Amino acid sequence: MSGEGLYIDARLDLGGFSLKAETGFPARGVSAVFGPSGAGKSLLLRLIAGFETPREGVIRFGGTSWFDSAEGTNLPAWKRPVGFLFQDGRLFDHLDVAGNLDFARRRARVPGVPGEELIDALDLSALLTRRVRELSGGERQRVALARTLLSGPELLLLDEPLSALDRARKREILPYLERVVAMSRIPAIYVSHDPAEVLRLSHHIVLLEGGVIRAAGSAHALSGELYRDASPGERLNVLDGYVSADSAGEGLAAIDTPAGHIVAVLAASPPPGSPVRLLIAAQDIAIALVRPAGTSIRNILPARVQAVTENTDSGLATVTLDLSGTVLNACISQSSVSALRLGTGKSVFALVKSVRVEI
Ligand SMILES: Nc1ncnc2c1ncn2[C@@H]1O[C@H](COP(=O)(O)OP(=O)(O)OP(=O)(O)O)[C@@H](O)[C@H]1O
Repeated sequence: MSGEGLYIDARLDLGGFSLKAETGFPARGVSAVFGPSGAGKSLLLRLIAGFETPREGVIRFGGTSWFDSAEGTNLPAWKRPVGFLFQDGRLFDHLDVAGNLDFARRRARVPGVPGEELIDALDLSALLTRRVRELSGGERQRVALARTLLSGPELLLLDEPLSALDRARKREILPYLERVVAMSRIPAIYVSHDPAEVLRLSHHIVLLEGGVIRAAGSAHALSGELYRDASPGERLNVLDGYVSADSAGEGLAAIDTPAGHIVAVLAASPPPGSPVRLLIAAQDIAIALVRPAGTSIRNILPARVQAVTENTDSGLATVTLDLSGTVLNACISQSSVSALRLGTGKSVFALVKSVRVEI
């Protein structure tokens, strides 16, 4: 990890707060830093960017030391090839959109993502002559993202770039963000305290709490952890798969996942082999002892009960299911657990009522 992606093992004391971070981030894709307010997420990004200096430790990227207290190395922020996207975008209000983009292009040490591609991918052509103060919040963040990428970064640091937007605007801008991050092939570290956003965007997750890294791993492995404060039914299961070569019919896609073949509604039809992420809420998985017939549910998968955890306050139970080695959590009532006599090792069918597809 330390030779390729970003590796950090650093301590920082600021006011009464102490951050102790030892973790790695892969050299590809989006990693998320997730944690409650005040956990130290922004400080972690600021350490990586060089806006804060650790008391001691090392920060290495692609095998190059950015900070090493033992060696006395401390690369200044402006020399680190980092693109930082802030919550408020921080555009120049006195320039129009084109002026903001030109500024970044001129200051780039190495050419960033080609401007025309970015303008296309972020739908900016109609905005180029607009003044920054005439833009909506979502438009500002699209311009800010383009500006960050034009500056030629090797690592993107995104500090809750969507937090100022309402849910509808977020939903609108997320696909842009996904598209340009994938297009640029620049690894990104994304700070958020929204579990759905994290599961949608990232493959690697770092959980930060009280200035300490509590866990790090794949989105699949940590999805349950992101929902510790949510009701059991709201928790999302993550399944990564590929669009299958089999046709599933009009408006539907067949997706091969490690848990089995899943059919989902998909407006766009990506070519076979395209990676997709499926998000399935625990309350959208029902359980049957025999394979039901004559049902509208398309996804009925054989499974084995791995564990049953009852939540006495809510009357609900989480049933952990093993589907060919992949774990999915279903949330059903405790009375159903009793009626079906569900227990560890029992063979059942998982009835997946609804699947959200993220491409
Ligand atoms: N410059 C500073 N001086 C003193 N304390 C600071 C400073 N910056 C941050 N802190 C403290 O460090 C802690 C972590 O702050 P940080 O901004 O990293 O949290 P966060 O996880 O990003 O939270 P949020 O999700 O609310 O943005 C907080 O208690 C904060 O008050």
